[in-house]
Amino acid sequence: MSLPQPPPSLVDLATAILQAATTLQDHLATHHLPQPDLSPTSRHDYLDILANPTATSARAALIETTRSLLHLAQGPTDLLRSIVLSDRTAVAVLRAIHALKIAEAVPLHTPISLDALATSLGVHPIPLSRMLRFAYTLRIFHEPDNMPNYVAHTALSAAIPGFDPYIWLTLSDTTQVQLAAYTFPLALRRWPTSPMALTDPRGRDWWTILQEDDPEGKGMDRFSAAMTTSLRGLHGAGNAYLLEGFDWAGLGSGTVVDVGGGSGHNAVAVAKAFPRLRVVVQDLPKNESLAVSNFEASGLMDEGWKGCKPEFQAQDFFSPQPGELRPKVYLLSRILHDWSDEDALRILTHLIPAMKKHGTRLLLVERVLPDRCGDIPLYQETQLRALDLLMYTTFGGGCERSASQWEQLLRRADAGLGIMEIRSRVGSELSMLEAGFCEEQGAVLQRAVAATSSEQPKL
Ligand SMILES: C[S@@+](CC[C@H](N)C(=O)[O-])C[C@H]1O[C@@H](n2cnc3c(N)ncnc32)[C@H](O)[C@@H]1O
Repeated sequence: MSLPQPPPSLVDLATAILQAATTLQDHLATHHLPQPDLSPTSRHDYLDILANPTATSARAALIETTRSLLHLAQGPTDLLRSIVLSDRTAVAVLRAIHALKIAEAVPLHTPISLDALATSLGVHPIPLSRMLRFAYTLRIFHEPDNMPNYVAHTALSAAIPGFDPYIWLTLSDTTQVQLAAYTFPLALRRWPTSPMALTDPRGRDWWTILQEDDPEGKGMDRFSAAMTTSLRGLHGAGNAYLLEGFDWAGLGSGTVVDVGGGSGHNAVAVAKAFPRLRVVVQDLPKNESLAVSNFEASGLMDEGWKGCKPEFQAQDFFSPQPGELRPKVYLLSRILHDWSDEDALRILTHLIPAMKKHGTRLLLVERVLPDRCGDIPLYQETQLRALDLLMYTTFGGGCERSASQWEQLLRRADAGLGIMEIRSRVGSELSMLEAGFCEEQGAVLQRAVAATSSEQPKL
């Protein structure tokens, strides 16, 4: 019988940190990849190690163990103080830096005086200086040596403009995401699925608020840009995770319907890589111009393009699907997580007739929550759970789901519908869930799901 292990000590954790840091640093050196530093031209991400499981795991261990060490070194009281004081202030200051476009106003390579910066922004220099002094403690900008009252970029501040659309989505007034998060206590008492009405006196859903409240009427375009930014941060430019995660070539010249395809970035990637496929983006009419301009910008509408041209079809996914499409695949990328189980079932209901008739596969690009605590590093789970709560507070009751919850949702949509495979790339937050009406393969996956799940499903 094995004895319970004592919890890791400070030195155990520091030793593990050293090991993980050495593995990661050696990998970067061996592959002639840049080492991280705090300068504005330093790496902004680790996308260049995604393909290497050893380096990716070492980085995950480094982050996880460092968090554990910090936890022990700070102790509960200091940690709570950080959360309510400095972490909260950090969000407020980042929001102000974003709203005032401070990162764009500071030259990338040359320090700027505080006075010149304040003048260019049209703000008062003294509170600006106080706010930046707080930001410096987070390594967002810094005061260069021997240059008092000058501001210069760091790696973190230099990364802000590239991340702008996602900061807008999560922190701006228009989107109400921040506001919604503060409704938790009341929401938990009153709303099992959707507290959105708490923040909006007119009871509008988030998509309506997004479009109606944007001062320039470009909420949807901004949202689509935020989606692209968040994906790029996870996977880099291009949609390799999507192209490699499914046998698109096996569909021959069939039709792929990208349900809620938004700006069409997934459709463009698939159509370019597999020119024989007919790719149809379905979304609300307000997305048409954005999707079509992306089709045009990608060159797929040019005379010289010999493959199929992608198409846009205005289609509400809560309405029956047009019968003439006869799709081989319904692609739903980051759609169902926006919706409660009941709404997700309504969406699925409209796909099932064609799936039964034409053997259409359902391809979900979604996050898969761990069924058990500890299945993935806690820092990764923190991100996923934050998104899950964002779905609850913002998207009218949406939620991230675990593998067993996905399986149950599909079974509720139709007893014969099941997940056939879940493919995840190392280091990726998103998985590809392939589903269909194939009993035999469905049974295979049910076993796989059962093997990783001990949690009671919520349905
Ligand atoms: C989270 S985005 C995902 C976009 C895209 N599939 C992706 O992965 O980037 C959700 C999409 O659902 C669309 N949508 C929302 N309600 C819809 C409805 N009732 N019918 C069709 N599309 C809808 C939105 O316009 C948006 O493009």
